[in-house]
Amino acid sequence: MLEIDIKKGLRDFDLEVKMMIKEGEILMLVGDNGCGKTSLLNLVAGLQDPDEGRIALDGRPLFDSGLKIRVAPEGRNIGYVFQSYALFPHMSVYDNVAFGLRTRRLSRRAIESRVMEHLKAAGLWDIRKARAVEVSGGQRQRVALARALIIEPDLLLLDEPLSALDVRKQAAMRKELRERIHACHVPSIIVTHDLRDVASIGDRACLLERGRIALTGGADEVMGWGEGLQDREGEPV
Ligand SMILES: Nc1ncnc2c1ncn2[C@@H]1O[C@H](COP(=O)(O)OP(=O)(O)OP(=O)(O)O)[C@@H](O)[C@H]1O
Repeated sequence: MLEIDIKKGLRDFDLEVKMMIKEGEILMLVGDNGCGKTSLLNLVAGLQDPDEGRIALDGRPLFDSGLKIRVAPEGRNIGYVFQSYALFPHMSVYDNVAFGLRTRRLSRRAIESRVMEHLKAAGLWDIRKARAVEVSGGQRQRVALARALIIEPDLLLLDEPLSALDVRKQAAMRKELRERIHACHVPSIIVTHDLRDVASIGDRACLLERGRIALTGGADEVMGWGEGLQDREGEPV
């Protein structure tokens, strides 16, 4: 269970969020450009700190301003798929996926066997020697997901994981993404701008507006949220 109860001053408004995400639950986070979605993921990951509040995973505080606890990002065991994936472009697919394990105390053999298992599960084995910069958008997305999953994370954060894919690939990946994330059985937050992602991947959804949760409900209820889901340019989030 992930518990978030934090406040963070951003440039134009305060991010003030209180939410809980159960083990195995996929929460879809939607909202206008600049409403604070990526900032929230970064706070949970420990890449930024809240001004005050508490973030706890399975009862263990990752951040607690009252108790002055702050677990460093490396100590949080979080799988994070960054917006645009942030792969190491000149490293091979294999080395990108292995990266998260190399900082852990595992034998070379254990690393090799775990990387092989994840590359095969993600359909990346045949392109393991290609550099990340040389592979397609869909393959990059799989590399990013494999890199996040290989550490056996306690929590998953995915920032617009399908946005770099063309529409046909997105449709194919939604089901796979949901299945692979559910198999981890950890709390997950997925940021998206696409309502089709919400209904087909998520269990629950939250609409963030200028740093606050404006609506929350089942992923299948989002289409009924109507007006709240139009951004200032009139594009659906
Ligand atoms: N470290 C920071 N300190 C202060 N303000 C910040 C910081 N990081 C981001 N912001 C501001 O917070 C606001 C929210 O940005 P954020 O990237 O979290 O939004 P977003 O909802 O992810 O947007 P998008 O959908 O465009 O990716 C922006 O106005 C941004 O300028």
